[in-house]
Amino acid sequence: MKKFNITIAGGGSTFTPGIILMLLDHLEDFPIGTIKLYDNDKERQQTIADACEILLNERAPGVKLQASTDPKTAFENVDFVMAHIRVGKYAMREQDEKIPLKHGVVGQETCGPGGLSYGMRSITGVLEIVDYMEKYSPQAWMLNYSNPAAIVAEATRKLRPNSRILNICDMPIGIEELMATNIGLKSRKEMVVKYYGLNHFGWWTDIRDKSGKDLMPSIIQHVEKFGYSTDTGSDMEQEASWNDTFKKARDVQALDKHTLPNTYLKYYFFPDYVVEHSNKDYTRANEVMAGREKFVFGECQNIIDKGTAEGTELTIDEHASYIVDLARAIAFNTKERMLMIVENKGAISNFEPTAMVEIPCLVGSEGQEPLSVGEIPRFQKSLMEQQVGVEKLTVEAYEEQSYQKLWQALTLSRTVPSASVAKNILDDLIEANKDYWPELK
Ligand SMILES: NC(=O)c1ccc[n+]([C@@H]2O[C@H](COP(=O)([O-])OP(=O)(O)OC[C@H]3O[C@@H](n4cnc5c(N)ncnc54)[C@H](O)[C@@H]3O)[C@@H](O)[C@H]2O)c1
Ligand SMILES: O=P(O)(O)OC[C@H]1O[C@H](O[C@H]2[C@H](O)[C@@H](O)[C@@H](O)O[C@@H]2CO)[C@H](O)[C@@H](O)[C@@H]1O
Ligand SMILES: [Mn+2]
Repeated sequence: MKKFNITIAGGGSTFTPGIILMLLDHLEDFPIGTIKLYDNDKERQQTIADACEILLNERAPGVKLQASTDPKTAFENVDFVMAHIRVGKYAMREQDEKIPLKHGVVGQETCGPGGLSYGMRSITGVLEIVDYMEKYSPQAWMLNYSNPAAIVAEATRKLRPNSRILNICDMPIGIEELMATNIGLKSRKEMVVKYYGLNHFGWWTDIRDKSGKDLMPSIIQHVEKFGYSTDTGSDMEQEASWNDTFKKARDVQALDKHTLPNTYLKYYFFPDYVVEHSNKDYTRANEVMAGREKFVFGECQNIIDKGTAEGTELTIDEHASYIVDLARAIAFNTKERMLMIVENKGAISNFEPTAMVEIPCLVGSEGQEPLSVGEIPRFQKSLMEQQVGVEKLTVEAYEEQSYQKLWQALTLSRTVPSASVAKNILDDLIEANKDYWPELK
């Protein structure tokens, strides 16, 4: 079988070791020749690379690892680019969360003003990676899960319309795993789902087992009592902030009793509750820096110091196996059904054709084939129209370097109470992002 070469863009990410371990776990069904790490922060990436090299030598000596900050070295002769960059790193995530909170508005990395701020930074970084891939490996596919995926996807649709880029998010996958556990299934893969929306803004409308049995009533019954919470204590659930989010899904679901919501809708339906329950001096960025970042870099340093990965607490990111499923679908034309972020083009028949929507697709060697969704109800359609407006205006603001359009985008967000609050937040965000955003006129 052909061995595939992969570039992980954002090699210094906290998710890189878990993804490498997950790739190693799938070598039989997805053989790998070389894994290349690419990052624009040499030092950060080096710690991850040195530890992963020791780990690979011990567990899969046939797989080569190369780490570089040089685009030619990193992007030539590869089949897939798996992109998970965070432009501005956690320092800027902290600003994205704390600046809106200072103005009494939701402070979140992908929703509301924080998401717009992160989007204005990510577009440049993601486009740069698409361009490197096309220059050095024009036949390759980019699997993008860099956030904010909604804005990144709209930017690549508009600014790189012919690129081989697939945008995907793991939140529906994470929620489906919880749903499956909650109704006694072994895996989300026992479920066939219908879902529509935008990224971090969608609803399940139908969930069945492989025999066609309707699973919605039992999942809804659980969500009406407990949200998506389980009592299994999964890694994510051990974190109080994620726990709150899973529980809050109960109130989010009450808005439409026939569907099941993405947890991120809480930021749009209950912004007052979210702000009340936020600590403006210690946000999710602080939790992640003190938790996941410290743990991953600490474990990598331990491996380097000991010269062995034996006994390491770094574990496979099982959950990230969707990335292998996606790469395999393209490599072997499996036509796997997956939720992808794609241009609508009539799939949702009563919705803007150029909107980037998250819907089921069949994925094969030609890329993604969206499945038809049909008409959606007024409540969801109206919410989505407003949010698509926010996302499109942000990309237009980036392209045209327009202060006015970014102010409009912020004002249109359901999370922002008025144009004057939007303006105050925008002025603070411009100051904080002066090293990253295009200059706004
Ligand atoms: N779509 C999803 O469902 C999903 C799930 C989890 C994480 N993510 C995303 O994955 C990304 C990584 O998350 P993390 O928490 O591990 O962040 P992280 O900060 O640990 O890692 C990101 C890396 O990207 C690098 N980087 C920044 N700008 C770059 C550029 N222009 N070129 C190359 N490298 C660059 C940074 O130096 C850093 O090493 C984020 O965008 C996050 O939102 C997405
Ligand atoms: O606050 P963070 O950095 O921990 O997470 C933000 C991300 O949340 C989602 O990804 C989750 C995923 O759903 C979960 O199952 C597990 O793998 O952890 C991921 C990250 O912790 C979301 O889909 C991403 O877009 C966010 O970046
Ligand atoms: Mn996501």
